[in-house]
Amino acid sequence: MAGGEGAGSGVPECREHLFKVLVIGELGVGKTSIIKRYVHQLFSQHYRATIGVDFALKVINWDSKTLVRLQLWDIAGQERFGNMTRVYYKEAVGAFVVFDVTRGSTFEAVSKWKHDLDSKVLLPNGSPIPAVLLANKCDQKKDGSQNPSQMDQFCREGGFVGWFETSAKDNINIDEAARFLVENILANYKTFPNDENDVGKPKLDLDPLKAESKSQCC
Ligand SMILES: Nc1nc2c(ncn2[C@@H]2O[C@H](COP(=O)(O)OP(=O)(O)OP(=O)(O)O)[C@@H](O)[C@H]2O)c(=O)[nH]1
Ligand SMILES: [Mg+2]
Repeated sequence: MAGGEGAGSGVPECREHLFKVLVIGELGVGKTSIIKRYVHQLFSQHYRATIGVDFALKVINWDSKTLVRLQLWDIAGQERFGNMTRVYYKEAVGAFVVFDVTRGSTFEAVSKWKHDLDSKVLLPNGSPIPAVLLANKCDQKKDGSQNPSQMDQFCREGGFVGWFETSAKDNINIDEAARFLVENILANYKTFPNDENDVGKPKLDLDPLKAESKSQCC
């Protein structure tokens, strides 16, 4: 599967990854809107709460030899107290934890979501899956942006690999945040290059997604 020329064929080998990524956070913070913006370049002011879980797939031509399929799991905010998160989180290799910059209570809940995540899913080596914090609806923030040093410290202490101010409405930083998360996931992938611990091959059997990781990319 490694890059380079295929044995004797003269055809460059491509690498294809399927990564399951969770999008979690309180009700109404903009999880569905972020995914819709990222995958479909759409935004709607209308709020319709997600029930249970929803799915979306984003295909990224990472580089000339690498195709990344991001399977985005949009977990309803109301699931925080539900028992289903254990099932939903299974075999995820990365996460976005989202809060709404205009509602302080959603930031306060971030740590609970992160603890819930870390208690239910881990990488093959037992460390937490990379999680990126998203301060969403930054287009609405009236009294300036997040304090960067405070946010950096919060991320260090809370075990986040990084944070971004985002707006699904104005399409701010969503591609950048996704790219950053994928970089972190790929870094873990390099740590587990053998098949047994290959985080790039989640053993998913999802209907209706039925996403597969086949080697026929680019
Ligand atoms: N101004 C602004 N509004 C946003 C943004 N993102 C989402 N919204 C609005 O916030 C509301 C909730 O957005 P959703 O994406 O449905 O929130 P959610 O996190 O999926 O909510 P649940 O499914 O209930 O957990 C909707 O009215 C969106 O239009 C943003 O970046 N800026
Ligand atoms: Mg939703």
